[in-house]
Amino acid sequence: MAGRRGALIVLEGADRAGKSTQARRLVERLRQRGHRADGMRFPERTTEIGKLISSYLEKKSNIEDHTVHLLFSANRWEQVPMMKEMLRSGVTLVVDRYAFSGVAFTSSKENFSMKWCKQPDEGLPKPDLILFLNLSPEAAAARGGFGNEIYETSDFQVKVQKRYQELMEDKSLNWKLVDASQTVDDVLKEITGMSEGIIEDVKDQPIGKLWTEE
Ligand SMILES: Nc1ncnc2c1ncn2[C@@H]1O[C@H](COP(=O)(O)OP(=O)(O)OP(=O)(O)O)[C@@H](O)[C@H]1O
Ligand SMILES: Cc1cn([C@H]2C[C@H](O)[C@@H](COP(=O)(O)O)O2)c(=O)[nH]c1=O
Repeated sequence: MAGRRGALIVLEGADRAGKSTQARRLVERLRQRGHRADGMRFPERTTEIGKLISSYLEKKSNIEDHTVHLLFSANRWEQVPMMKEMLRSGVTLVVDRYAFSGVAFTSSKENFSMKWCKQPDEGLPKPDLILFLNLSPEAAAARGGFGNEIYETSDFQVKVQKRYQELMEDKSLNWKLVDASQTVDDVLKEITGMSEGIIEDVKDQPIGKLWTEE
């Protein structure tokens, strides 16, 4: 019989909700508790595609809206072989943003349907757990650093939040809503419990495919 696989855990939410803080701390906590765990983030800005995306986000270059959406997706696909290898070898992956960011952000632009936005990410490894860090746009704007990158305006973040609400209606995915206005330690405690539960639940299951009929 094949060995146990790791879980794919994704953190999502609007900008400044605390995803990176929690992703880092969740990996540390899981390791302290004896799990094999590693972190990833999207966009992965170090690859050639990631550098183009980063330059766009930092407002240093202008990329056409459809094109940048497809670049974000390609930036995920280029990591898929490594993700599958790690999951199959028993490592739990904690991922800071995934395809849901792609859909929520691009579909907040004029003339982009959610259906179109999902298509390039169909078939990606399906997350076992999606932790949605829920924070109001006002509270997010009050946190450090807001306003430096292209999507960091309150008006746009309000639209993004609405798109996430629509995405969370998909009951074929395991969304968990987390109150991100709690202290860093309280959020961590809550998501560690959920993560340990899912690691146990999926250890003998195959890796699923996102947004496909299975
Ligand atoms: N629970 C919390 N309470 C108060 N401040 C927090 C909390 N979590 C994170 N912060 C602070 O909020 C800011 C944004 O945190 P972080 O970078 O983790 O968010 P993020 O969701 O990854 O943001 P982005 O998507 O914009 O990169 C940081 O200054 C961080 O220290
Ligand atoms: C994965 C992904 C991200 N985005 C947006 C969301 C954020 O505004 C930035 C990334 O910022 P971070 O500080 O590195 O989290 O990019 C997007 O529009 N599409 C995507 O697929």
